[in-house]
Amino acid sequence: MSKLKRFTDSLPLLMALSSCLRHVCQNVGHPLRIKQVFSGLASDKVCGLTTKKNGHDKSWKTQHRKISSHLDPDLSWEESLSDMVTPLWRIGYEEQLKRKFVEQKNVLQKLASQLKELSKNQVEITQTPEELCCTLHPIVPSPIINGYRNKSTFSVNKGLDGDPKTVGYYLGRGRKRNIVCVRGHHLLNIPEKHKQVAQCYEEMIHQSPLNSCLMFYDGGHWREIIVRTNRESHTMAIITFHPQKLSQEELYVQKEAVKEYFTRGPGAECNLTSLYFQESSMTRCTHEQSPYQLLFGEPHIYEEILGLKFRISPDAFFQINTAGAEVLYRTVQELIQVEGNMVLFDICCGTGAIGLSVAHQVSRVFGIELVEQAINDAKWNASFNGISNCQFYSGKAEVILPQLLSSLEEERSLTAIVNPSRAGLRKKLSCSTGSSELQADQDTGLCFLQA
Ligand SMILES: C[S@@+](CC[C@H](N)C(=O)[O-])C[C@H]1O[C@@H](n2cnc3c(N)ncnc32)[C@H](O)[C@@H]1O
Repeated sequence: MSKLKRFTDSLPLLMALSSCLRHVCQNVGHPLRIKQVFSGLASDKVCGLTTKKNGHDKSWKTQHRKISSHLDPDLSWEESLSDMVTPLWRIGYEEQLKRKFVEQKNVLQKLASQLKELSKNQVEITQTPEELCCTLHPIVPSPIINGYRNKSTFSVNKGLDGDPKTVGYYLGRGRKRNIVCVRGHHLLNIPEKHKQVAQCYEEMIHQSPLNSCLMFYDGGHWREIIVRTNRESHTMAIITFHPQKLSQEELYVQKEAVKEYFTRGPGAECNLTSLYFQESSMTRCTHEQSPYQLLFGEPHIYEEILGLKFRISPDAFFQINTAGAEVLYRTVQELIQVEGNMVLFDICCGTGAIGLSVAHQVSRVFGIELVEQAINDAKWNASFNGISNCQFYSGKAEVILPQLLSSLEEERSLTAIVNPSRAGLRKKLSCSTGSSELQADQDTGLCFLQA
């Protein structure tokens, strides 16, 4: 068994352990180099739905008490929400970076010792004096600290006062069916524009005779609103609406009312560049499952990163901290060790941002992405920016990557960059081409595999 094969056998563990890596580090082990790069952000939601048990609504007071019971009683709801969404908000940024560094060091120490144990010392792990399996670079700071998010998702549910049309973030424990919706006006990472759109949406649904959708089987309609902005303050909003049993005519009336509110009514102050409406009876629907319907405005939002222009569709992923993404991609450019004929796989490529930003350094880029709208964006982005050595494929990486690899010449130098969704690549991603093999599993960071 080759050294490479033995090393890749350990990758699922490596990926699982490294799921909380949010830093820049480097493994100089040969022949497979693994590098992790990420500057992650706290989750927006701690959620789950439903307030009904045995078919009866529990009184809001009882439920309210239950939600409070597992939160710190000395904290306000707003503070509890900040702790959930931005856990390090109480300390200065310098201190935050130090803490993250220490956290990553602990993860890498654990990773090195577990890799050793798992491989029964068969895997060659180059260790640093601090018993890390790779060099840990300092955390790369984000150029923007507050209001950096370019995308926010606001949910609708019962607020602190029991108002079922509160727009904000869920607080509480979804598993125990105890949640409350808390407005996010005070959150440090959310830009003012997003807060303004959320507030207008709340006012709009208050005016509506239709109920909010608290539970999927409860008959309500108004669900979350997603707000996306670019650095020029262009703003796209996407309203998710449960159609329940409304007819096409009734749906049309609702869509017209929403459009009127945001173009000529009080919502016009948000100055939206585009407004989408998605009928959705599931937690999340792709465009293919239920199309994003453009009610007015530009179909896409555009962003510039490292001199390249990116088109972003409503369904497509884009790094939520644009200035941070620029730093991240520049770091990727620095960390990629280009070897002449290098072929780069950008696995889970979204709108193709990573692959396109390093395309000039490598011979070819293959991007693979599940979401079709994102792949269409990636193709447009390559063409608009005059980049001709990138090809993008829509589908599951688990399926497409082996096909692509088998069509390549063996002597090529292959590098894969993986930045999967938070849930990670749950199924084993495994592919082989003669002498080289790549394998990856659960991870939320960004990982290079070079073979
Ligand atoms: C965190 S985003 C990263 C996007 C891009 N690499 C970037 O950094 O801008 C993860 C992407 O993986 C995609 N994805 C999730 N599971 C996938 C799979 N099994 N195969 C291909 N793409 C997947 C998601 O749709 C999402 O666009």
